[in-house]
Amino acid sequence: MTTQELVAQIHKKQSFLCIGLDTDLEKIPAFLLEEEDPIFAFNKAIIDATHDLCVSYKPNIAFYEAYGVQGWSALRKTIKYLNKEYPEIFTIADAKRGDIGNTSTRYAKAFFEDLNFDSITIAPYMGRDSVEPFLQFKDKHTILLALTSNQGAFDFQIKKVDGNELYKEVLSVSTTYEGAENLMYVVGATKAEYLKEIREIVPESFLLVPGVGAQGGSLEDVCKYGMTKGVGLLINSSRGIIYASNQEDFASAARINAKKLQVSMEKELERLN
Ligand SMILES: O=c1ccn([C@@H]2O[C@H](COP(=O)(O)O)[C@@H](O)[C@H]2O)c(=O)[nH]1
Repeated sequence: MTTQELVAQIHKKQSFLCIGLDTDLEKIPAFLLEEEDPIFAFNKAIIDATHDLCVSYKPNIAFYEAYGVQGWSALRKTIKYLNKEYPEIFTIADAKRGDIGNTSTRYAKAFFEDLNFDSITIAPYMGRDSVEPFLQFKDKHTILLALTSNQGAFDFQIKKVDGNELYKEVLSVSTTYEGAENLMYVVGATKAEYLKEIREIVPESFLLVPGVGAQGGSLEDVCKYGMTKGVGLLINSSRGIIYASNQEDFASAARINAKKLQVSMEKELERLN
């Protein structure tokens, strides 16, 4: 999917919501455990109930790998279902990969070609040759961890290197990578106050912003400092939506929470007019 197609979907749906599919067998409704594939059954119900309120889904790969072959099979079914039934949806593999070049190429093939995700999250720590293999795929997007939502972000990411915070180095150096037009960045909603400076380095880039909902980040603050004329934001909520209820009404409860975020996003988008 091209960035232009993503932006068109955002305006059409009046939403820049990304729903995280962090599907945990210990949290989904107990009655679903009787299904042949409970993970896929849960994902399908959530997707069918919310697809018109969001522009993106983000399965976090850890939640699938944790269940071995069965988990990977559920992931494959989920992405195939999204691509077939809702091809307008921007899909994100939250995999946080990155390795020496030839290994990164294999990761890129796994997620972009075999699974056909539109994008993948990548850790920048190993540098240029670990990221550039992902950037060579046409209309696929590489979402580099810049300033993450967790407390541990303060261990390294804001430390100064050559007088500049490490996350700023990640942002500015990565813009020189071959294929940099395919880059997006992760910035945590809990770090909204950093967005003004981030926008000085990457004024137009799309940011994937997790941390609204369960982690307490503010949608309004993120929009105030991070929104661009081209929107430039995908705001993720996982637990706050998918675990709104663990009863029979889990999908409609998820819809209610997704709708609340979509309505707030519609208001934010009005400011662009
Ligand atoms: O900085 C980051 C990067 C990734 N994540 C991931 O996003 C979701 C957030 O889930 P919530 O339930 O909405 O808190 C989850 O998959 C994280 O691994 C992040 O939170 N922060």
